[in-house]
Amino acid sequence: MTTIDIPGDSPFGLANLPYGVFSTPGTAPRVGVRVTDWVVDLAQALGDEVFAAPSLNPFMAQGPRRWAEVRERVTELVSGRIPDGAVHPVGGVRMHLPFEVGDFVDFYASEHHAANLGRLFRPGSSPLMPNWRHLPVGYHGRAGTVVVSGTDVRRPCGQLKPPDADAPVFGPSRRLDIEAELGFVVGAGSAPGSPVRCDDFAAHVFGAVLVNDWSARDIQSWEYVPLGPFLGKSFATSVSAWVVPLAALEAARVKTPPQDPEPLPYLRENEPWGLDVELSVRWNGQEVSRPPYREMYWSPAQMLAHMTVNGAHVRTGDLYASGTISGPERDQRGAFIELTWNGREPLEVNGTPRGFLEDGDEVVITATAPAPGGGRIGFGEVRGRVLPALAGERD
Ligand SMILES: O=C(O)/C=C/C(=O)CC(=O)CC(=O)O
Ligand SMILES: [Ca+2]
Ligand SMILES: [Mg+2]
Repeated sequence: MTTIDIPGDSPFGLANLPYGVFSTPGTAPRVGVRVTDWVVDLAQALGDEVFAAPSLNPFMAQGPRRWAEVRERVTELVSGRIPDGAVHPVGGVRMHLPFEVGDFVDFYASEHHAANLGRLFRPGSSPLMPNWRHLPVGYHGRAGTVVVSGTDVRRPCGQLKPPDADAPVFGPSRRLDIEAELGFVVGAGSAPGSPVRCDDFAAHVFGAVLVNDWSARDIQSWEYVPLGPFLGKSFATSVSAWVVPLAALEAARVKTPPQDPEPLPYLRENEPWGLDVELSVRWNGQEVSRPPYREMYWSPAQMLAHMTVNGAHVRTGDLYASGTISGPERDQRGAFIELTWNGREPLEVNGTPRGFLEDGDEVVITATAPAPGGGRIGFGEVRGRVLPALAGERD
């Protein structure tokens, strides 16, 4: 039997207990919970087959009562004596995509980001579209290209049209960017045809992950009219390996900034679901931004209500992301296109002026949130390195 020493100020202490899918050399992926710098094998420690699955989906499908029950059992388990062999150092395991991604939706819920992108993509027109304060704007992304933190991302190729050129050319993106976001993972699905109310958010959403929605701005700016993002964003979306349960975010709940005009009734929430999560973006090791989630105009409960208001149901494993998180300050912007104003105002990264991502660059996004009774919980990280475009496609 083993005991884990859990300091009160650990970002992975009893207030957090995030779930992930891990394997050790020669064994199959299974569900674990992270406690300080250890991973506890839940299939082995709790003797429950649902945790022997290579994804969180079977457990998430069991619903909120069961999530609460397991959280209590896990709290008892990791506070006491744990069977040897069920405890692995976090540095000695391989992490896998924690859930099988159903549908993937990406929102656009930061007013500061939406206004900045409006200025950059549509100079001369109003920064926000007329619908923006009335509904959480979003689009359906590509679930199959969601990858776990640590997966390399290949520079995409596609049609690029410089603003002054008459016709597009084909080649590797020269404006490869990141988007720092939070993602919400649906655990319990909803019934076809019946919208989810804002106040039922916690009955459906299991937890949150960090998201890097890699974006090729030159592909995007040429292709997006009028149907929205397509190949400029579908090549890869990275998520963190640990899913922070919604129950661990209780102390992070805040009201969203004031919403004016007042949203339609189906978008009104009685319980606040804004979240005081602080992100950090590192580019080749240097922190370049600290995006504040509490500045997001629309809450994740409003996003879920909007996404289902037409009767479209959600299913276990569906992922919806907040959209890029940008605050009002320059060093709070969650994408390089904003931080460098489309490359025109380069950032000093380790002494070199940089606009967009170069081959070999690595981006790491981390985040913390307040824990009940003080201290902070951690989200772990979402990390990715840029690989060069495929040789045959290079110009
Ligand atoms: O304003 C546009 O045309 C495009 C905006 C984006 O690229 C943002 C997007 O994908 C959603 C988000 O992450 O906020
Ligand atoms: Ca995005
Ligand atoms: Mg993407």
